[in-house]
Amino acid sequence: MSAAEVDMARYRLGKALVVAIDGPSGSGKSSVSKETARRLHASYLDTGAMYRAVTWYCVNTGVDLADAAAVEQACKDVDLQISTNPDDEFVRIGSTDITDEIREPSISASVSAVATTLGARAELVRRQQQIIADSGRRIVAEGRDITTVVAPDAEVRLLLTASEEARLRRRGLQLGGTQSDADLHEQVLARDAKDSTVVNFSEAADGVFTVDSSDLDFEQTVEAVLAVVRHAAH
Ligand SMILES: Nc1ncnc2c1ncn2[C@@H]1O[C@H](COP(=O)(O)OP(=O)(O)OP(=O)(O)O)[C@@H](O)[C@H]1O
Ligand SMILES: Nc1ccn([C@H]2C[C@H](O)[C@@H](COP(=O)(O)O)O2)c(=O)n1
Repeated sequence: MSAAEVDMARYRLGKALVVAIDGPSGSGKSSVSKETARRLHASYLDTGAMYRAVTWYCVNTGVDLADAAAVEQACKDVDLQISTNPDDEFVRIGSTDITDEIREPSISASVSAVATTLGARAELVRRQQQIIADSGRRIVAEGRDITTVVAPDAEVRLLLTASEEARLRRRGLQLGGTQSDADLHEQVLARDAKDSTVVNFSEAADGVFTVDSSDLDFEQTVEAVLAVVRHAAH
């Protein structure tokens, strides 16, 4: 067994391991974090899915996304359930499964309204911290403020970046080539610009490692993240 495999085996034996991953849209946070969680036999939390779910709830119950007090109240009221099993992902509002609907471009276009409502963020951060505690602190959690606000005490904190060109290309491929350049720009770069008015996910905070995936393929990126985990979690 290699040293790396011995490390991983130790973590499998129940040691706390919170891996916090932030980064801009299309950098690969969700897909890379999910695979990292599988390899570490840990839970997985997609916090962006929670912002998307609240957006879906507001849109589908007539909550005005421009009304900050109403959005904050919606965050408190919503019966939101999210899976932390990387092999069985779901997002539900009550008994309605919205796993696929929250990925629609219409939700991507509106989600910044929730993400930039500070009262909504406070409630979602509270729920995310509870989910991390409920996991027994063995979880890979990803988003925009995990390394700085949600889990600044995580054993491993990492910023996953990629060039704008790589992120636009990846999102275009992911959406099957159905989006125009202008739509992709709006969904990736313009959304990041809005979201970054309330959280900083373009620079690594003190003690946060950076992995730049611009010139790495998916497998190489997962390996780079696992290398940081091995290094940082010692
Ligand atoms: N290193 C990589 N090389 C090539 N493609 C990648 C790489 N990492 C991720 N991808 C692909 O890029 C697409 C976008 O990745 P993903 O959805 O994980 O990004 P994200 O950072 O979570 O985006 P968002 O924050 O907008 O949800 C996916 O199709 C994913 O498979
Ligand atoms: N911790 C987080 C996670 C997500 N957001 C915002 C930013 C995005 O516009 C939106 C959806 O996230 P995605 O699914 O694209 O990763 O939620 C945030 O502000 N903080």
